[in-house]
This record gives sequence, C-alpha cells and structure tokens, in this order.
Amino acid sequence: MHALNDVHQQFAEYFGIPALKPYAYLLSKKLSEGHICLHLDQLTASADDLPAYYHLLPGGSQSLETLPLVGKNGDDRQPFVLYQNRLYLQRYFRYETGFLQRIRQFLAEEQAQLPQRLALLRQHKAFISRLFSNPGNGSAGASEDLADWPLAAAITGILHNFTIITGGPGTGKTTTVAKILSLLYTTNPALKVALAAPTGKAAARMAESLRQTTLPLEAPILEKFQALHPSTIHRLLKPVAGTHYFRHNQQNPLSYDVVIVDECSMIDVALFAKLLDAIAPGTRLIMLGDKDQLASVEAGSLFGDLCLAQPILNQFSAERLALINEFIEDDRYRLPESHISHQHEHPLFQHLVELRRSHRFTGHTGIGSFSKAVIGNDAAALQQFLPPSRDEQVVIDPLYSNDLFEKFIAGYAAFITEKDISSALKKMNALRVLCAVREGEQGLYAINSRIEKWLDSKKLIQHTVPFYENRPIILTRNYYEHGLFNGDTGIIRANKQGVLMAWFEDSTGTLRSIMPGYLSEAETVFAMTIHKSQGSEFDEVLVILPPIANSPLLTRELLYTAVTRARKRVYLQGSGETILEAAQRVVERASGIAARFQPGSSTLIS
Ligand SMILES: Nc1ncnc2c1ncn2[C@@H]1O[C@H](COP(=O)(O)OP(=O)(O)OP(=O)(O)O)[C@@H](O)[C@H]1O
Repeated sequence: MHALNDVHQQFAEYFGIPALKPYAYLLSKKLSEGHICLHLDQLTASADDLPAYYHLLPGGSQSLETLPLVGKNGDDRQPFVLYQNRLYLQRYFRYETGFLQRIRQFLAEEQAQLPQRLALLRQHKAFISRLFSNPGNGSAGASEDLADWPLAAAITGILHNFTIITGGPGTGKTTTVAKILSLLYTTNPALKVALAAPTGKAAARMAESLRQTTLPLEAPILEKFQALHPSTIHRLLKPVAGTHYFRHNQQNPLSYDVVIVDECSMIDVALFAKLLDAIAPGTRLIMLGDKDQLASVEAGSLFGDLCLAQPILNQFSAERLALINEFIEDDRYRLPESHISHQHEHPLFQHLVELRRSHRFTGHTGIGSFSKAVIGNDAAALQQFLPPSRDEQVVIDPLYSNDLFEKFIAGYAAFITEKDISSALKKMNALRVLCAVREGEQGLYAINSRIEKWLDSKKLIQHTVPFYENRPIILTRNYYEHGLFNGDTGIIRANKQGVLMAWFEDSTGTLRSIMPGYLSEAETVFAMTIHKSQGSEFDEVLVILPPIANSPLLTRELLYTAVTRARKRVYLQGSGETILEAAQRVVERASGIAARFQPGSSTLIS
C-alpha cells in the first residue's frame, strides 16, 4: 500500500478501479496544470509523470472504453468522458461542449441578419471610411503588413454576432470597438451595450479608453460613450451568493444588444461557458484579447484555442475581401489578394481578425521588437537586447544589480509622498515590480519584504502594523458586498478622522474607502506576480526572473506578458540564458476546441 501523499493519487485511488487509476492520475495532474483534458494519443509523453506503481492499459487507450465510470458522449452521466481520444472529467467536458454549442448558435443566428447588415454597411460607407481614414503609422514589424486590419475587424464585428479581435498591446483593439459602437449607435441610439473583463482593472481600462475616444463623433454619440459602465464578468452575470451559479444564464440571458469582453485570454473554461450561456445568440458578442498572453490560472486557454483553431488567420472569401476593400480609399492599406481563401468550411472562418500594427510600440527597437522576438522565439533578435545593448526601453540585467533594484523602487516615493489619494493611486500604478514566482529569493514574498525593508530604512513607510500607512494592496478575492473585486489595487491612508482605511477607485474614478479589517484576503503589491499583472499596464516595470535554468514555469507566454505590461520601459533581471530558454518554452494546454471545430467533426454530443 502506498501512502496517499499526493492529491492526484488520492483522486485516482478514490474510484477504486485499478485499470482506470493511471488515467485518473494523469488527468488530475493535467487539470492542475491548466489543461482541460488528457490527450490519449500523447500518453507516451505524459507517462513519465506516472508513479512507477501505475501501469497504462496494455491494449492502448481504446481499452479505456470498456471500463466502468467512463462515458462515451457525456450524456451517460459517468464521472469520466472519453471523446475523440481525449479523456475528460464530466464537468469539464460539459463546459467545453456548452461553450462550443453556444458559439455554433451565435454563428447560426447571425445568418439571417447578414443581408440587412450588409446593406447597413453600404448605407454608411462614407461614415465608415471617414472613421478609418487613418490606419496609423504603427510598427507592423519586419513583414510590414500595411493592410487595414482594424477596418476588417470592424466590418466583421458589424456583420456578425460572434467576433474575435486579437492583437498585441496597443494594436487598436479598443479603438476598433469604439468605431464599431459609433456606427451601431448611429443606427440605433437606444443600443444597449455591456463592457466586461475578467478583472475590474481591465474593464475600467477599456471603458476609460472608450470614454476618452478622440474619434470625430457627434455630441449625442460621445454622450453614449460617456455613459458606458464597465464591469467584471462576475458582476455582469450576477453571482448567486454561496454558489458557483449566476443569476444570468440560458434561462435568464443578459438583456444587451452588444456585449464586449476584453482580456479574454484570462477567462477559464468554467467562466467562459457560463458567460456564453448568459448571452442570447441574437446578441452581438465581441471578444478582445491577445492570443499570445498567458492563459487563465484555472483550467483552459479557450481564447487562445479559438484563435489557433484555424491554421491561418485573417483569411477572407474573395467577396468579403472585396467588400472590405470598398471602404479603403488608399491603395496601400487595402487587403492583398493573398488573404483570399477558398477554404470556407471552418465555422470560425471570417469571424476572427488579428490586428498586427502596434501604435504604442513604434520603430524597430524597444518593447515592441523585444516582445515580438519573444513570441517568435527569435534568439538572434533577443541577443541584441543583452548587455552591452543600449536600448532605451528594454534593459536586461543578468547580474541582479542591487543598484538597479533600489533605483527602481525609489520610484515608489512618488506615491508615498503624494498627499492627494487619487493622485497617489495613479502614481502607485505607474510602476510595478513583477515576479515570475511566489517563493524563493526572487519570488513575490521575498521581493515585497525586501522593498518594505528598504522603504522603511528610508523612512518612507513604517512597517509596524499589517495595514500600515501607504501600504499598496491587491485583493485576492471578490468582495461583492463592497463592490470590490479580485485584482483591484488600493492604498492604505488615514481618513479625515485619522483612521487608517483602504482606498480604492471605482471604474468611474470615484474614491471609496473601507475598513482594512474587512479585507481578509489582500496582499502587498509593491511587487506582484506576472499572472496577476494581466489586464494592467504600467509606465515602467521591473521583471525579476528566478536564476534557475530549465524552470517549467518560465514560458514564452509568461515572459511576453511581463514585458508587454510596460508602456515606456522594462527592466529585466535575469540571465540571457534564462530569457532565451523561456522564449523557447511553449506550453500548449490540452483541449478539444480546435479538433471539435474541424469541418466534419461533430461539436455536439449526441
Ligand atoms: N489608426 C490609428 N492611428 C493612430 N493611432 C491609433 C490608431 N488606432 C489606435 N491608435 C492609438 O493607439 C493606442 C492604442 O490603441 P488601443 O487602446 O485601441 O489599443 P488596444 O489594442 O486596445 O491596446 P491595449 O493593449 O492597451 O488593450 C491609443 O492611444 C490609440 O489612440
């Protein structure tokens, strides 16, 4: 008898079926690593994770079908489901199936609307051409892809009920949404629009950038933009207290005409399934995100999976390409014919557009080039940034210089010495230290405490009580009762009565305070994990990588996400070797999304 000191083993043993145990063990392990299922045709690779006392079935994965507790199509209510050579837990299979079914419903529902929407587009041709008259001078990278992808994305969003717009930082996703909304508001001033994102910060950022639009719009439309209210996905769906359910679901869908969801790469499979469930397929759903970013901490990388479900992005039928080009007056920005595809069978064909020109990172140096080199695993380009590089925006420090660290954290004095709380919050969010891991010398806990000690030594803080004055905090769970959400950042400051309170800004920029004692789950946020930094941006970041070679945690997505949090400058403490290794390491999360979307494959369970 082996000691049950491993949760995956406990899970495997629970079902008491010897032949099932190794599969249950591997599945449990995969789920803990963010996969939705276990790929049975990749078992040889996973078998290394199996303890020596478990043995896979000699007859291969086919023999799994004969085992009790393994259902074949999800309808037989067994704890495990075997489908298209993937083993799922029933719950995850249902989420994945529900997600795919719902997308199919959106795609089916929009068909009847297309002729009318096409007519609407043509009717407003002058307006659209004016909005898109300037595709900008952003950096398209080495390929110099000048095509006006934002216009292609906008036309996609206007024609369809289901649209995905993916792109790196500053590629114009929000601006494109502003343009889509401008047209939709023009044609229907009573349009009901919901803006949501997985974190309050990301939702607020999207709303703020929509409100600050510089598009040449008429006053009534600008007023509509001012009235847009962002919310987290949780708040939009209205959680039922004490359960995992939401008040909005298939029986009680949200009553909006358009739902826009940003930072979709952060949404896990369960929340994605519930979100789609709560949106009636007659609604226009526009999902924004960066397919190259880290996936959710929980299971699933559905946004990335959807983006990768088709082998080539930005392909259109000849007819659609010609339609888009009708709106582009300048020949240089027209979509070239090389983007015509005759393979129209994929259900997501023409529903997904990748924006490729960054308006934030222009030119060929700095954060834009570095992040492209990370995503492209371009070792030669990455090497250019290693010392003695003198790049203005990307500074790599393999020696973990104390001087650099202290100079960076000295920047925190700006918010600490700022009297006005709103301004202090803004200054606090102008820079951030990002850690790849929580434990160890370069981990979150040690770095936060090192920063606190240094600031204490400079008399900038007095770290005598847990909620000391000027402690920056991040919430690690939702506090619905206080309208505060996981990922919200605040600051401890005294109120007029001299009582130390936690201060937060809501999505409209209004300050609110709460007794810190209510916030049982809050962490110090001089430094935060790269995972938690998703959905936020800072002028400057200091990324601290652990000095260990071959860490499975250091992946391309992690490094890319960290670097692209910075708007102006990124400092990276870590060796060149660690950076090159991270750029090489891609973690693909197992799911059935791409396979179940293949033409001819049945998405639906029988
Ligand atoms: N066609 C354009 N020409 C010039 N500037 C543009 C254009 N489109 C967007 N921008 C500017 O580029 C910046 C980034 O645009 P936007 O916020 O829409 O990008 P995003 O992809 O949503 O970025 P984020 O990664 O922050 O979500 C904004 O300042 C915006 O005004």
